[in-house]
Amino acid sequence: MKKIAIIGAGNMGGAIAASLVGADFRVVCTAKTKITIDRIHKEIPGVEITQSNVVAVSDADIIVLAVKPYISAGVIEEINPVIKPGAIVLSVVATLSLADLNCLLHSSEREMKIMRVIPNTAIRLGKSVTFIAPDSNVDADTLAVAEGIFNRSGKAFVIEEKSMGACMALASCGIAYFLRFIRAAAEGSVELGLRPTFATQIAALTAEGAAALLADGAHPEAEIDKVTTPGGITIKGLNALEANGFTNAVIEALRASCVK
Ligand SMILES: NC(=O)C1=CN([C@@H]2O[C@H](COP(=O)(O)OP(=O)(O)OC[C@H]3O[C@@H](n4cnc5c(N)ncnc54)[C@H](O)[C@@H]3O)[C@@H](O)[C@H]2O)C=CC1
Ligand SMILES: O=C(O)[C@@H]1CCC=N1
Repeated sequence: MKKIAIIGAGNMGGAIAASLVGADFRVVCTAKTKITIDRIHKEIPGVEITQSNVVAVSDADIIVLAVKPYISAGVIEEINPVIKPGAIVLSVVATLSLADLNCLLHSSEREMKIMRVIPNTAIRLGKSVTFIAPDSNVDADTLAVAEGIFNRSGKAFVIEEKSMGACMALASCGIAYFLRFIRAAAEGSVELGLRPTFATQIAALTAEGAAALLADGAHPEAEIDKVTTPGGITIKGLNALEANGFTNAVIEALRASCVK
């Protein structure tokens, strides 16, 4: 059975570990505090735990690096000597490029299969959109292993690294944008007299319905036309949104979040 070491079993790493319950892997998780370690052990059946990154990575076939960006270089330095030749390294760290990873891992000295993997927080519910950008030496079978892992917690897309900034803005940061829209819609509804919890629930269900209308590949504007009665009330709201810069604000948000 292949051993997968999850270094930093927090929000992302913990969700990845949970998605692997029942899969054909031996899963070993690390975290900084004993409290997190004990919680993982309690909440995720079958997962092994240790506070030692070195112990977790020794003999691991797959290493998932899921610590915060500002400690990632130090953690890589710590685990690098025990990464076995040929291991698959999946980095969830948003800020590290493949070039950074190759440099930090000294990959020229030992064969390694490195991929950047960027999920979003819906991974906790098995509804992540996850992007995988493989390094140039990653073969189809190895890529399929990564796809298999991340298709367990949502939908995985293989992309070129040059698209990662845009994809991460759209789907990882995008979770926050969509939630902010839902909150804004709820606030408007509260002003119109609805209760906050009811308004939030209805806004979320409406967002779900809108997304479902696009499932067959429909164009958003075609579905918008079906709602928008000539001389009716929807067009008044849409025009008010645009008068206040809605489309432009969303485009600017994506530009701001996109790491080049
Ligand atoms: N939050 C998001 O939407 C996304 C986050 N990411 C990336 O995921 C990574 C992890 O983020 P989160 O899961 O949100 O952070 P988190 O803080 O929830 O998890 C990090 C974990 O690392 C552990 N840790 C701290 N120091 C450690 C050490 N020296 N050795 C081993 N473990 C250690 C902590 O105990 C914690 O459990 C980050 O690099 C971030 O860039 C990527 C895509 C989206
Ligand atoms: O805000 C961030 O930097 C991370 C990366 C993508 C989502 N959260």
